[in-house]
Amino acid sequence: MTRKELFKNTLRKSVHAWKLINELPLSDDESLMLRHFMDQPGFLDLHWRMFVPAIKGQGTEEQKQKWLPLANKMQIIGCYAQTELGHGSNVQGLETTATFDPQTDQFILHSPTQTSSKWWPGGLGKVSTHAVIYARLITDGKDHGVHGFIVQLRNMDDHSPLPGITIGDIGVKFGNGAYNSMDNGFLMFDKFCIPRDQMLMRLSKVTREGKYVPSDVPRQLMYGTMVSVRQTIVSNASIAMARAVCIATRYSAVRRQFGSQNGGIETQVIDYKTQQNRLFPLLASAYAFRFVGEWLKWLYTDVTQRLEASDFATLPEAHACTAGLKSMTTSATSDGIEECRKLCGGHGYLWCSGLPELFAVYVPACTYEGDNVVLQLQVARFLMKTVSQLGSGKAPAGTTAYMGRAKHLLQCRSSIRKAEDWLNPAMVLETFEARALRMAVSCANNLSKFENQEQGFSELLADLVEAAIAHCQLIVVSKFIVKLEGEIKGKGVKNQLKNLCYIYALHLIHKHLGDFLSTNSITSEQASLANHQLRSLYTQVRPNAVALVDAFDYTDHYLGSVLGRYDGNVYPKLFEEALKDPLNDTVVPDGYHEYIRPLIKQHLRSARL
Ligand SMILES: CC/C=C\C/C=C\C/C=C\C/C=C\C=C\C(=O)SCCNC(=O)CCNC(=O)[C@H](O)C(C)(C)COP(=O)(O)OP(=O)(O)OC[C@H]1O[C@@H](n2cnc3c(N)ncnc32)[C@H](O)[C@@H]1OP(=O)(O)O
Ligand SMILES: Cc1cc2nc3c(=O)[nH]c(=O)nc-3n(C[C@H](O)[C@H](O)[C@H](O)COP(=O)(O)OP(=O)(O)OC[C@H]3O[C@@H](n4cnc5c(N)ncnc54)[C@H](O)[C@@H]3O)c2cc1C
Repeated sequence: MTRKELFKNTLRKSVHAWKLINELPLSDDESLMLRHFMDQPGFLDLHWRMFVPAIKGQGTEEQKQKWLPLANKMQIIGCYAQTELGHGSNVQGLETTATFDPQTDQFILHSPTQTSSKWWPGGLGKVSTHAVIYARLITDGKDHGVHGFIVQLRNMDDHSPLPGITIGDIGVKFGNGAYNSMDNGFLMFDKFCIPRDQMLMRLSKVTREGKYVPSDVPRQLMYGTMVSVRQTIVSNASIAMARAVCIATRYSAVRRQFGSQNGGIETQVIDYKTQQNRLFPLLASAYAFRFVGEWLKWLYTDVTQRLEASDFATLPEAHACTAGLKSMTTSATSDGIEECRKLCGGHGYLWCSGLPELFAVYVPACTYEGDNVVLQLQVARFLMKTVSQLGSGKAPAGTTAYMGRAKHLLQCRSSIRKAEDWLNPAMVLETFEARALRMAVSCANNLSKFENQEQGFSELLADLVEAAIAHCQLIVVSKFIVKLEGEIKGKGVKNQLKNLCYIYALHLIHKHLGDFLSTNSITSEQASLANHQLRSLYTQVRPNAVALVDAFDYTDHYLGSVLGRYDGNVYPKLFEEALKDPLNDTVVPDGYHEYIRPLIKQHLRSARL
């Protein structure tokens, strides 16, 4: 399809999804899932995932009563317009202004520079009638920083942009992926006025007289929508990784290459240890991210309930965990989808394998909702603060509780003596805790050598990111172990998930061996024992690998992959897909007579001469 056809088709699907949601007797969860799964990526996704939550989280009761009924019935369609051409990561650097005019009791929205143009918001370019806009609030000449405003963008009768608004689509994005069905847009204001009551005023407000009343709660609650989406992105990472691994595992069981004895059947590529070494850690990651995503949803729900009671104690932990796990899981999943493509050889590069599309749609997850490095630096900031408070009498809690055992973890030596010891959850956990703590403390010690802490932080950015990743990987390993010790029913299932848990942990030790050795968390002998155990675990998982991906229960339609078909009938279907290609409509291609024939004829003529 052309871009316009793709876009219009997405509108059709989105409206169809909305019709189903309204007609079917669905639970709230089912309708939420339908919205997300039938519309990724599409404007519905962001209306429900960002525009509505922003109003819920930052609007007053009156504002919620006015705007949510319209949004819930989709009588207005909204987007989340924060990022600008010149600033995305640095929210406090946004340039759009909202200047209060006490004469008219209005805010004047303006884009003072080209870099202040809103740029990237999904749904902004062509669909949304409204937006939550983030702009610098200015009253009486004073800049109070970035605040949220609900703004109507288009005429509700003919959908034309309102006077003072220039709006459009930012153009084609990466690959030929479905993200090109999304109208990520640009928007400029030219002294565009909105009523004062359209500033989202739950956190801070402006009185009729133009007095700014700052928030009596942490200003970062304004970032709440991003935190909520980051939490969902972790579970999405598990789904995306599972899709890619399902395709690659099923195809690896179907594909045979080399290894035939005396003209017999060739070897399934899934039996090659290199294929297992690349594939099974990704299979384990799909399960690991699912379990940590379940825990993160609990953490986010818990912090949301606490915030409603003005209890901000776990807000820093929630921010660090959502930021760090979003960053870590999306990076791993993007790399994992690409690895699954390569695991499928040449056929993985075909569009009908489903992997190029999955990669094209998924990889922006490393950037949207926060660039992954920027988010890990938030985790690093949180860890440095925690380390600085060790010994202050304030015991670290939650995911940093292990830091409270710093005295032990800084000097302990791993007691791993044989390969089977790597199947001991306590030993594995202590190894990851020691590595994470020692990396964080090493950063803190190096930071303390700088007089200017900000300068020191800037100098140590790369080390700080690695320490943050180590902390996040510890969280994922620990939540996998907790999951195994808790809710898993059925001995057989539990044994298989145990194998995957240790594959996940031991592959990380192998991948980040430099960390573990340089922090003396393990010895090179213990690392060799871990590798030995890893190979043994691959052998144990191999007979159940296909069953473990079938367990994701994805339909062929959802997978969209000839290689990942449930029936394994790959080769005939590859031909079937190939013959559908328009190039095969004629045996002699368009262009033969204009270009190929003259070339050949000229060659023949010169050959005769
Ligand atoms: C279609 C695909 C289908 C499925 C996939 C699933 C979902 C798709 C969803 C989205 C994709 C489509 C749309 C995408 C939308 C977007 O991208 S929206 C825009 C996202 N933008 C960002 O994430 C910006 C990232 N930057 C920031 O968050 C901030 O600028 C910052 C980096 C955190 C810095 O902020 P600031 O300068 O204000 O703060 P600091 O000075 O660094 O820190 C001050 C203290 O505040 C604490 N803090 C910071 N942020 C938060 C927070 N969110 N919550 C709580 N606390 C916070 C920070 O820890 C400091 O605390 P202190 O150390 O104690 O002082
Ligand atoms: C598909 C897609 C959909 C999006 N949808 C929306 C939307 O609906 N609404 C919306 O508001 N936004 C949206 N965005 C914008 C997105 O949120 C931003 O692109 C994202 O926050 C990254 O910001 P940036 O583009 O400014 O990156 P930059 O910050 O410019 O990143 C560029 C490089 O600089 C590095 N960097 C930046 N700051 C630092 C630092 N302090 N220390 C070290 N390194 C640093 C980064 O790590 C990165 O390597 C979308 C983006 C994409 C790709």
